[in-house]
Amino acid sequence: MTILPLHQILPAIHWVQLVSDNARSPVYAKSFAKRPRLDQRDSKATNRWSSTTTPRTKQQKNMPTLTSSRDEKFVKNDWDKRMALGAQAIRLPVRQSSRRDMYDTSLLPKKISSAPVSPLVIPARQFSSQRKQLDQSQGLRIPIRQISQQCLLETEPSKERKSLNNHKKTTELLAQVLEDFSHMPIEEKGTRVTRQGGMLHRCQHQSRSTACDMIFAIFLPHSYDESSATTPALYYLSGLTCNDQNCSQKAGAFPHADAADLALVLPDTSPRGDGVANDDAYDLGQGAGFYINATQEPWKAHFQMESYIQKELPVVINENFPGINPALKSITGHSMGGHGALTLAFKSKLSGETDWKSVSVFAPICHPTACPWGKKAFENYFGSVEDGLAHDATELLKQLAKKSLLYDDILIDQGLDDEFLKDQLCLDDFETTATSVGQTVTIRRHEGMDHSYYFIAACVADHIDFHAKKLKSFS
Ligand SMILES: N[C@@H](CCC(=O)N[C@@H](CS)C(=O)NCC(=O)O)C(=O)O
Repeated sequence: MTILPLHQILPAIHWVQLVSDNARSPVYAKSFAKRPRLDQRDSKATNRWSSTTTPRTKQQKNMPTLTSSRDEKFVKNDWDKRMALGAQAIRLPVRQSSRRDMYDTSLLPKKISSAPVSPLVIPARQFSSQRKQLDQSQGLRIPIRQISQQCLLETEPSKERKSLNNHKKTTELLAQVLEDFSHMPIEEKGTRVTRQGGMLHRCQHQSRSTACDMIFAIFLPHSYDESSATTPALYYLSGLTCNDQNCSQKAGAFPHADAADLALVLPDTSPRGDGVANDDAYDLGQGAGFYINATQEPWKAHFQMESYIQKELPVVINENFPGINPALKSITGHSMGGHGALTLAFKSKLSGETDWKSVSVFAPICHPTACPWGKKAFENYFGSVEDGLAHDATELLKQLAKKSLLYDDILIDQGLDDEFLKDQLCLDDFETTATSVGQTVTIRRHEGMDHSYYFIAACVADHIDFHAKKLKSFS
């Protein structure tokens, strides 16, 4: 599977329109100019893909398209007019409620609901002649900015309702939110990966946390239906040297996830690109983000993987895959990704911010402040090992216990022939702490198994079942 740059994928009109939209937004214009060339990240990129040759999946069918050059002109002129009047439009996660034209605005950031002029939520995805008529009768026309499964949130100066000054304030607020929450559209190309019809999409988007383009993959089970936000998602964090493809190609997880009606989200392990700091060693820099927010030069500009996984990626997923239930997500990971899964799950409980319903791990780095991989990472990313204590699963577990926030169970698989077990993973330290603080852990130690994806493939079905059961109990 290849990833194509946006301009090779979207029909020309969308590209032209997107660029012109972005050019009008100082925020976008600035970040867009820095956008790294995507083909530097995937040497196999081709431009063979087009919307006509791609199998149309259930979730692609309803996407709005511009059907004629007349439409194009209408959209462009209309948009120009709106922008000249000072209108601002941004994309935000907006969940459709049961009635077709009602949108649940509770997902909008608080800043927006307190805006002096209430924003209009326009279902861009459901553009249709009926919809167009409805909106025209209300004196509103829909500017379609791009194909996407998103909504436009828009304000425009209104003669009778509010003063232009109020509108300006709202516009400023929207620009701020745009900076905080909005994303460039992702590009997606689906590949059928299960016999039942489960689809793998490899997506690329401009990340605000890591200030570079990020790639992730998402597996959607055949039961996925974009018209109802019901599918739970399991995030899988990979280990050192990996990207999204190690799991998708070697873990054999998709048939199991399909049978369990579970989506799998497979993020990258670090920011990447020419402008991103790196190191020759495999355990530092690109491919070794450790799922933390670095505070030290030269790392801090891009190595913000904690924010990316904890906050930004779930928003990107919800914006673009409306059939995923944003409230039902769990986390797992391997090795460095096991450290990521444990620490992000624990930190989210402690902060009350993101809610990972369950956590499991494969051969995790359990006590990074006590092992060479972790010490090296924390010295570089934070300036000292001590500063890494707040990012150490064994340490965090003690805090979790003090606040009575323990998980009901954590599933851990570990190969006993894993070359990293003794010096790097420190499973016994974690187990001892778990026992002393009362955290239930199901630890399964496997004779003869190593650190590889053979081991993951042998255990992955149980992890999927573990999470599917937990997630079901919350739905
Ligand atoms: N010896 C390995 C160390 C890195 C390693 O073992 N990475 C694990 C995660 S910590 C992995 O999953 N590697 C990729 C794979 O097996 O596909 C190397 O130099 O690449």
